[in-house]
Amino acid sequence: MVVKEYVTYNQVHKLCQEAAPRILEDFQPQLMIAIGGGGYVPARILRSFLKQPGSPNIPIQAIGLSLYEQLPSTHPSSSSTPGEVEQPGTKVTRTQWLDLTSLGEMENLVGKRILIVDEVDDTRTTLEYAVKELEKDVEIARKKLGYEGEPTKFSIFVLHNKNKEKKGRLPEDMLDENRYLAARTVEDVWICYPWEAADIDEHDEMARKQPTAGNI
Ligand SMILES: O=P(O)(O)OC[C@H]1O[C@H](OP(=O)(O)OP(=O)(O)O)[C@H](O)[C@@H]1O
Repeated sequence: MVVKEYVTYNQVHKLCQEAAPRILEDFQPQLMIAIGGGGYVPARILRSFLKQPGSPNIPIQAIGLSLYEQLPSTHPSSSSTPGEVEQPGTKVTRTQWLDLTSLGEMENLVGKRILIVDEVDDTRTTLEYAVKELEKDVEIARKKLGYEGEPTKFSIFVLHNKNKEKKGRLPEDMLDENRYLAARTVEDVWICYPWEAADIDEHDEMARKQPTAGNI
């Protein structure tokens, strides 16, 4: 049986708050790239905690990557119901990407410290894809611009990292330089995030009742 852990909005907020000082100190991000949909809410919360007096907000760019797509059902009894555990997909689909044709937009990435934000690092397939593809595109932009200054540095923030064998790999230098931060490392449980809830009161109630009380 799959163990479900319910996480509340309050908890997501606190995980971002708790991680912010370390992100500021270690990564000093100039830009965030949120991996949608799960990375959007954490990125927005984090932005407020990363805001420094006298400096503007850190911009958030969005990319959409999807791994756990539910195939359209052919059988009525197997149709998707809210809260149903989805089956992991095997391939990453881009649903949204940076505008590579806009040199201005790409110029904003070249030579910057960029924080990639997602809610969960499960098999790591999505993060591997995101880092590889972003590095590739930034390198193309760097060449186009003839930029030879500071290298672009990607770091990662996730709310939860699942302690399991990973299918995806992150660059060695990223791990060596500790440019990866998970607010929590958890067992291989199914995490129910509040934005997926059909009934948020019921969701919060489930979180309250579980032994971890939404504190994973
Ligand atoms: O580590 P992995 O095994 O790659 O899984 C993690 C990814 O899976 C989920 O995305 P999903 O495809 O469900 O899309 P969503 O964020 O829009 O729900 C989640 O938001 C991560 O991006």
